[in-house]
Amino acid sequence: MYAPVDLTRSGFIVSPFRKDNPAFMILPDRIVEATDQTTKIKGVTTAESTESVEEANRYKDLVRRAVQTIRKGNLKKVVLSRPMEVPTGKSALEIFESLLAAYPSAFCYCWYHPEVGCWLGATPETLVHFSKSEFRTVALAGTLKKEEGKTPAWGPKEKEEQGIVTDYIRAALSEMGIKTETSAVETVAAGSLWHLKTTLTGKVDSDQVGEVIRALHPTPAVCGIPLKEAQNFIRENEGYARGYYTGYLGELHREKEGETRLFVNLRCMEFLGDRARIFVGGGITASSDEQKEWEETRAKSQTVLRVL
Ligand SMILES: C=C(O[C@@H]1C=C(C(=O)O)C=C[C@H]1O)C(=O)O
Repeated sequence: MYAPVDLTRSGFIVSPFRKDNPAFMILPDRIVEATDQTTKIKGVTTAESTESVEEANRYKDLVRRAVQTIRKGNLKKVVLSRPMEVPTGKSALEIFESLLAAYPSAFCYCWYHPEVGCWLGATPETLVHFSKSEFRTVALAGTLKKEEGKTPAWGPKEKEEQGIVTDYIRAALSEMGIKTETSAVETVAAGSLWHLKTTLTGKVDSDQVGEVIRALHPTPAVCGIPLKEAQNFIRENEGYARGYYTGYLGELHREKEGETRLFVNLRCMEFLGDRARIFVGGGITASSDEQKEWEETRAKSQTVLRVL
């Protein structure tokens, strides 16, 4: 266990999924604002990765166990994930440039910490944005492969898993006495995927920022419901440590405008020099199909594989 980061400070915060990895702040020496998008798309390919039958079977077996647990007990939803190691001939900076070029509407980042390593990502998911007394958060869940010119055919499984996230966030904030307004459910594109999203907005006092962040992480978009049961299932069954994947990161109390913009750390990788360890997962409910869940993680891996 590590000492928690003081959420009233200003800087770039990186927080892990679980408290057994350190959360830390990166304090800027200088902030440079880019005024135009000069990055050129280079090195973006359609990636193919071969994964072993054993890995597919292992993951499908994990999904099957989660579905069985959900059907017979308290657990309603759990987000399962897996790491994937892939070789790369690019430097971290080259990968970062490709992420920026390929995903202009995602939050793209690259950081290095001497004791933790180097991570990169292009996440489509906001944890929470605060601006003056207003905040905005999202419930993003449910995944389909994007098909140009088509309307997504959302099924009950995706609608249910997204609804669980919305209800959870609304209830967690309401318990703190915070009222929220919830938008209609919409489809959003993220790379080659579609997700379902609702936006929740409300007002908070500036001294509640830390409390709201703590109430929101981890939401059932990356962990599950009930929270404790999902955390236990993940710890006992997932078989690896997520580290910073499904944690959150971003600017906390940006001095100029007092803004905080935090993102859920998804579609990300740990850069290991000649290879990258990428992380992919998805929400499991009582009606999950193991083959579809496996394919969903394959589809999500494309976001990052394309730039390696
Ligand atoms: C866990 C991931 O994504 C999360 C899970 C989703 C799902 O279950 O459909 C969708 C978006 C994210 O909230 C991931 O990308 O690895």
